[in-house]
Amino acid sequence: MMPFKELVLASHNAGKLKELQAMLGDAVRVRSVGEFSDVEPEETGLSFIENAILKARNAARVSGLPALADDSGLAVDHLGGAPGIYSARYADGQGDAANNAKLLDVLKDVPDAERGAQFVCALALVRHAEDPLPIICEGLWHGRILHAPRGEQGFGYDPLFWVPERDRSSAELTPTDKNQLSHRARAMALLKARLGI
Ligand SMILES: O=c1nc[nH]c2c1ncn2[C@H]1C[C@H](O)[C@@H](COP(=O)(O)OP(=O)(O)OP(=O)(O)O)O1
Ligand SMILES: [Mg+2]
Repeated sequence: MMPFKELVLASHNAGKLKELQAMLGDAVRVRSVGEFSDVEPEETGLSFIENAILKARNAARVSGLPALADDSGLAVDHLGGAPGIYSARYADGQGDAANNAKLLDVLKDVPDAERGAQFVCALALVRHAEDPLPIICEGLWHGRILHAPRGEQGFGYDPLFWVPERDRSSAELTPTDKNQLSHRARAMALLKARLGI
């Protein structure tokens, strides 16, 4: 049973918000933290989990509502898991296009066999800002980094992420398909099971 009627999504990323909303469906009334504050908390954690908790607590504090945060990123095998928790800041805050250009450049001489990568998602749900027992769910999505961008859907690193089970890039998947396969979808399935929704 859903323990509350309303939930704030602790993300300022439009792409993520859309996906999370679609996955939650009408199980709960969803607000976005942007309705309450434009200030993004600094992501000072050393793990996806710590950053997700920190963002969830911040959103619960500014909204007075239970909050769900997503901290996610791309971990590239050849780079020892980088950019990882620093994925959004990979090109020093210049945005998705610059992040993607930097990744392609760093991997330009790396052969296909060594281009394995996974998207990682940690979801954190807190009932209130000081919740001593956040619910944490994780999801991974294995793929490979392309040599050039493909596709227009999605956001972030999607155009560079090859999805072997579909023979397409993540940015070539329909939103419905991505929302059934992705790291975020896997974490959300666990969260829904945990909440009984
Ligand atoms: O499905 C995805 N498809 C493509 N790229 C993705 C995906 N999921 C995460 N990513 C990338 C985007 C960003 O470079 C980083 C997340 O960084 P992250 O700090 O969690 O999110 P964010 O700063 O964009 O928004 P916010 O912190 O307000 O939720 O990983
Ligand atoms: Mg962020």
